[in-house]
Amino acid sequence: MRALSFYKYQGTGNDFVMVDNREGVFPKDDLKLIAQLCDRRFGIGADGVILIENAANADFEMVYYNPDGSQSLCGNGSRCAVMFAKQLGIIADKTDFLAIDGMHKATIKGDEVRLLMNDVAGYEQIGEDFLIDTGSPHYIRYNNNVAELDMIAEGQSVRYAERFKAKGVNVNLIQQLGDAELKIRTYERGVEGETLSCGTGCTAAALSLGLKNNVEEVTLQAVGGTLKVTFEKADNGFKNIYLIGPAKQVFAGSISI
Ligand SMILES: N[C@H](CCC[C@H](N)C(=O)O)C(=O)O
Repeated sequence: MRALSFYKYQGTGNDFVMVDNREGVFPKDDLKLIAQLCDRRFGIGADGVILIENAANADFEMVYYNPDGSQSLCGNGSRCAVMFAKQLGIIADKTDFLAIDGMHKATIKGDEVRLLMNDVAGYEQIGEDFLIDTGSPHYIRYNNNVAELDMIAEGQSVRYAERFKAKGVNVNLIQQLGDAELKIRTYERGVEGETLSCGTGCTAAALSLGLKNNVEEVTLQAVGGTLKVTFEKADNGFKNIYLIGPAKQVFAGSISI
């Protein structure tokens, strides 16, 4: 057994175990360990694990794992990784870092991180619903009262449908609160449950509202807090997409692994 130092961060209630892995000692192929670290009773408890690693042509690389060990882009996790990199002294208040979907820029102002997402080229409309990939795939469904819905049942009905069951999909229930404001609940693949917020999901939801009307700045009320997304329409999709919101350290610790 050895002691693993970690930091716990959260971005609007989407929470992560953060590890400084610049020495490359974390056992990345140990998916049982990742599941255990995320377990809210037998481990630390989190929606994912994030490693900060050295990168040849970037300030750092963030490596994200869902609790089931699968990997994808994590928007809130990226924002927390940026704040963690500042805490480690790797960056000051701006950065160019590498994630699974390529390079990202981000800036820090107080406890707020402004993350440049990659451009979104295209989307699919399925009846009244939308399928938009913002670095992770998101199914968007509008509803008049998302608070009363059974998120697990609604989420699993889509996530395990024939089309999505192999690779999974994140499922977002959206309620329009105003011309440029949405309420959002998210069932996340790889967590296989509802999270209090999903950054790539909020981004996809904001873009779907941009498709429905002419806004280019959307406020999203997630269960765990408020995020803002700004964007510009492009020929076949969207560009200059920013995910903006708080990222905070909750505690630091050490766990025997
Ligand atoms: N569960 C997602 C990745 C994390 C997304 C979410 N935590 C975010 O903030 O974007 C997936 O496998 O597609």
